Amino acid sequence: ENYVLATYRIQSESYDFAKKAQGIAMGLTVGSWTDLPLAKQEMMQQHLGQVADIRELPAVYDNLYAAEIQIAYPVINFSPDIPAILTTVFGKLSMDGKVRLIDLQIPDTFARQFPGPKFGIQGVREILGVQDRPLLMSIFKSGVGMELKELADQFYQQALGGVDLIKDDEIFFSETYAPFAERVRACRDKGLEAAETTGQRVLYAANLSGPVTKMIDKAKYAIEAGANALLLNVLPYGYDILQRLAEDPDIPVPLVAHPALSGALYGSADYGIAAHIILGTLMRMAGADLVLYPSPYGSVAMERGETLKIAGQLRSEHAYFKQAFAVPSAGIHPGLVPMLFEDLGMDLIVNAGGGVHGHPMGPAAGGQAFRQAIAAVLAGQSLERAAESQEELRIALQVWGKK
Ligand SMILES: CCCC(=O)/C(O)=C/OP(=O)(O)O
Ligand SMILES: [Mg+2]
Repeated sequence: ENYVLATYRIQSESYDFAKKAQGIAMGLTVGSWTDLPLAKQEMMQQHLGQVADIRELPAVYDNLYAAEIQIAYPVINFSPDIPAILTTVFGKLSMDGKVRLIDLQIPDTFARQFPGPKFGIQGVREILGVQDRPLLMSIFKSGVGMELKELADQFYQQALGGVDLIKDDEIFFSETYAPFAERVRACRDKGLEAAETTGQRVLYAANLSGPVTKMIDKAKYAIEAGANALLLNVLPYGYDILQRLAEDPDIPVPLVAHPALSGALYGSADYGIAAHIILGTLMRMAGADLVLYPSPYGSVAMERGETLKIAGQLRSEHAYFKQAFAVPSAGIHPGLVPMLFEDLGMDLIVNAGGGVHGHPMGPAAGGQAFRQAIAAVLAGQSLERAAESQEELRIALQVWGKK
């Protein structure tokens, strides 16, 4: 209970993994041990890393050996923030050859110092008043360089399609044509206007950009302008600002975490950090309410088993943390809804940009096609059968097919 457990897969020309493990346990905690005076050793014992387990693996090839090594790091070595954890368990070690962090277990006694999702699945559902179906989110497309009026019109068209949330694209930074607060205000108004037709609330996750030192104030300023959700590129800005936004009682809106840059960390089998840690464990702990990640079926596909581990980390029962929404994304179209639902069930958020805006009848029809697909799956009806009487879905299946 008093240790963070980190498991690494290490490949080395040296067969002596016991020595390697001991070196990590000591080197990333108290540094050296034998030359400490006895009195000092007794005091330092509580800070000393321990080798928890070593499991040798089949050699990768002649004289390249492999093993899984688990190290226990005393939580008293950390301040209650993710930079401290990452720097300790995979700071210097990340530069030490073929080492990959494949699992990270945070004890509840330490986890309780982190915010976790402020709203979580149930809280977001309560804001939207939607309990009986998966949610639908759409993404602004080609918003960069767009004038404010054009953006507001695109928001309105997406909202008319029956989406529950609309997010900025993660690459939307330029505030030249559509300054943050003005964009938030204009989209809020369009959301209310669309609600007169759809009868639905819609959340707008505007992209919260830097500088990091001003993001808390910028978030509060956006909320005064009517922001009811925020999008954050967590890895470029850092888990710590996500945690501070989630902890701040004056930022009472759901936080949507984008996975931008995460592929640089999880992409290699021999290096980096497993995706379920980056996009699951740490995102939930730091306070994301929704976490986007590459779906197994889309355009930047991730191995299905890993996507299910991400969802597992986000939604598992936890002593302190609410569940966060798992949002498989990229290349999502209505034909994928049955498989996404099979993977994630009711607490799925279907999230699409091109799959909405690329609909031949326009983005509103794109949203309707997704709603029709979701309704069909909930009714146990095939998409083809549902498409017989629903034009928007029929055309969507013609364009993108069904996997
Ligand atoms: C995994 C992130 C997905 C994303 O940022 C995005 O913009 C997806 O757009 P579409 O692939 O749905 O057009
Ligand atoms: Mg995007």
